[in-house]
This record gives sequence, structure tokens and C-alpha cells, in this order.
Amino acid sequence: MDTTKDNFRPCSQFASGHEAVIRTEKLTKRFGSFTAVDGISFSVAPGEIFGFLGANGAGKTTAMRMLCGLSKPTSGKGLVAGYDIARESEQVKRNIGYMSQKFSLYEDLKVWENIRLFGGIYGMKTDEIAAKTDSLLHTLGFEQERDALVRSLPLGWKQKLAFSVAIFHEPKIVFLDEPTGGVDPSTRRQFWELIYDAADRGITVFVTTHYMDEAEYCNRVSIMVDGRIEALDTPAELKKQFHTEDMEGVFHYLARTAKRGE
Ligand SMILES: Nc1ncnc2c1ncn2[C@@H]1O[C@H](COP(=O)(O)OP(=O)(O)OP(=O)(O)O)[C@@H](O)[C@H]1O
Repeated sequence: MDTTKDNFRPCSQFASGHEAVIRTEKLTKRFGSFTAVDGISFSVAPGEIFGFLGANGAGKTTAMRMLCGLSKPTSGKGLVAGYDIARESEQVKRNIGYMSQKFSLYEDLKVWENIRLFGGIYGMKTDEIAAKTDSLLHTLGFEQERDALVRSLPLGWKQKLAFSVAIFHEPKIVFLDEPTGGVDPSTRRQFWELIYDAADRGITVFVTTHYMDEAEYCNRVSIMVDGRIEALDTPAELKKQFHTEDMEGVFHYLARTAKRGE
């Protein structure tokens, strides 16, 4: 699939509808007297690719950890896949996939062993994992790498495999925390083709990135500054609103007021 913005699907379908798969209301996280996430409210529709942007220290990872059921909110509410992130965190975890640059595959295991391991962790049955492994390796063009140690793969291949493993159990939502960090633009585009395929199958993609070309690929983008969401709309609308030609301009306009991460 072509990931140029002109070929992208219309965004109007993602206006805040009734059937949001992620919905937050004044979601807040404090560490002592410091407010890392400051009352954020937004919703994400099924199959949407939602970009979650912000400068260093804006609060993205803290917010994402709450949405994944890994950290309890101090106040406010969050529903993910229909479950309350504070009270039903185990159900939340069962209905999502997660990938970050820091936490992904086991380098000392083979490609197929990683697939089996994560399929098991996500609750899939052994025969289902075996049946889907061949088709996954085929889709990725990794048939020859089946028995290779993950350590031996180029970074871009590892990230594609990590993403595929994170959605192997067909979760409702996949959370991606800077999934393409350190990868060259051409490999990043290939990675985004996998994201588009997942979204076409109805999987909602919630992604943080520091790359503004990737922000253009999202259906909608939110931009956090010092714990708050300062802007949220389609890339086209944001550019119009901030009178800039690209997302880089929007981001810098908002991020220049940030007190954190200086
Ligand atoms: N466990 C913690 N205790 C105290 N402060 C924390 C804790 N976790 C995060 N913070 C602070 O909360 C703020 C938001 O951090 P967070 O990691 O969520 O930002 P981020 O937007 O993901 O940044 P980056 O892009 O650099 O990853 C930062 O100032 C950070 O130092």
C-alpha cells in the first residue's frame, strides 16, 4: 500500500463517534506533587491510526502505560476496549498488543521461538500459533529466517517482526511506543505498510513517534505539551489551523511553549 498522504483514507469517519475503543476523561497521573499527565480527554475510533505526539517529557509514555493497564491513574477515567483501565486492567491487557523500541523480542531466541513465546503469552493455543506462524513468515518474506536468532536480524526486520508478534493474536488495539526509532526512512515506510494492513483489518493503532513524516500518515494526531493535550485533529486540519505546510511546523509551534524536556 502506498503510504503517501494523498492516498490516505478519508478522516471524517474518525470524528468522535459512539463506538470509541479508547476513551479518556480528565485522565491524570501525578508522581508526588508533579503532574505528569494533566487531565487528558480524547477518544479513538475502531480501526483508526491515532498519533500521540509530544516533546520529550510531555507525558506520552506515562499516559500510554495507564491505557495499557500497567499504571493506575491518580484521577480521571479511561476505557480501553470497553474495560476500565483502573479496575479491569487484566481484561485490558488481554485485548491489546504492545510494542516499544525498548521492550520487544528476545534477542537470544530464534524467530519462530519468539512467535511461539509471544503467541503463548497473549493466550493463543499451540496449534493456532503453529498454523499462523507459516503465514506470518510468508507475509513478512522471512521464511529463510525462521531459525535465525533475532539478534542476527537488521533493526528494521526486528521491528517488523516485533509489530507482527504484537498483533499476532488479533487484538482490538495495538499500542506502539516509538516503534521505528533509529530506522532509515525507507524501512520506516515498509513498517507503516504493516500498520495500514492492521488498521484495514480493524485493529486500532495508537502510536507515539518523533518523526513528523509518520505523523502525516495518521488519521488523527494529538500533541501533548507539559502533560496536556494542546491540539487534536487530522493532520490536514492541524496544518490549516496553525497555518503551516507540514506537521513539523505544527509540532514546533506548540512544543516551543513546553517547560519540560529543556
Ligand atoms: N515514575 C516516575 N516518577 C517521577 N516522575 C516520572 C516518572 N515517570 C515519568 N516521570 C516524569 O513524567 C514526565 C513525563 O514522562 P514521560 O516518560 O511520560 O514523557 P514522554 O512524553 O514519554 O517523553 P519521551 O518522549 O522522552 O519518552 C517526565 O518529566 C518524567 O520525568
